[in-house]
Amino acid sequence: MLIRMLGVRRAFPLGGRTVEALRGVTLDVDAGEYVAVVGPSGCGKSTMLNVLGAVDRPTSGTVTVDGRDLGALRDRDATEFRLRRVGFVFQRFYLMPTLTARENVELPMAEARVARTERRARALELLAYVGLGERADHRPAQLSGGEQQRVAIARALANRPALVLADEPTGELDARTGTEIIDLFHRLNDDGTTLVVVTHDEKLADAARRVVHMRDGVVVDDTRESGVGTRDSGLGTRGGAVPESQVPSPESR
Ligand SMILES: Nc1ncnc2c1ncn2[C@@H]1O[C@H](COP(=O)(O)OP(=O)(O)OP(=O)(O)O)[C@@H](O)[C@H]1O
Repeated sequence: MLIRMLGVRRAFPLGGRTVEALRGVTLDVDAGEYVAVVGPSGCGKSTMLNVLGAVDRPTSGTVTVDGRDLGALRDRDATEFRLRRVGFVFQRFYLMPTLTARENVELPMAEARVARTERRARALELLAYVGLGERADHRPAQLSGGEQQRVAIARALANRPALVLADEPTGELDARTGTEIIDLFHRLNDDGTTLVVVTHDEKLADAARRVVHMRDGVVVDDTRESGVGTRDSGLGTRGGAVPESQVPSPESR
């Protein structure tokens, strides 16, 4: 089990009252799964993603990801967890405008103290993997929205996360470009990456192998694609981003 959420609540103080964004979420996700989280605006999807990525902590309940009890992590360990164990993809790509695509992909590896030659090689291979091998030296302003999102996805994979979390990854893109990102996520999952994707995009949700519906801070429906059992087998143990044959391991600390 890669993710285990048990009775997770998250309340925010707002003025004199409290907003309950999560009101008792219980959810298990295995390594290798591809989960879409859908539901009306304000139902708690982004809050759930933030809790899974150790960006936010539950008010009560437990969240275990990749063997760590996230509510109990010290701040320094939460930072390490975010850097090494999860990859984030956002609606707005948040690339550094002054850096090239390759340098953007290298950033999390530099932060994780991966040696320069190693991180350069891995960044180039990841860019090739997302179809941007020719664009490594381009800056974000020279790339289309879909290309920028692919750079952001390559960056999310840099430190071989156990889990990729995406919040409305097609929200800024037109339908055709959105489809390219949907196809890329599918390939990532085929290659062993566990994905949890929050989206209003029906096409993206349809492409996932499991759809979790939320409403008012709880999970109200959880549907798996039929035949997912066979597809899941064999993916669970890798927990890596892309096949080992394609991308070499970064030098460890
Ligand atoms: N930091 C915060 N302070 C106060 N209230 C918050 C905070 N973060 C979220 N909320 C509230 O918690 C509820 C759930 O918000 P959340 O962003 O998780 O919903 P969502 O399902 O992701 O919505 P959307 O689809 O519009 O992005 C909302 O009522 C929101 O206003």
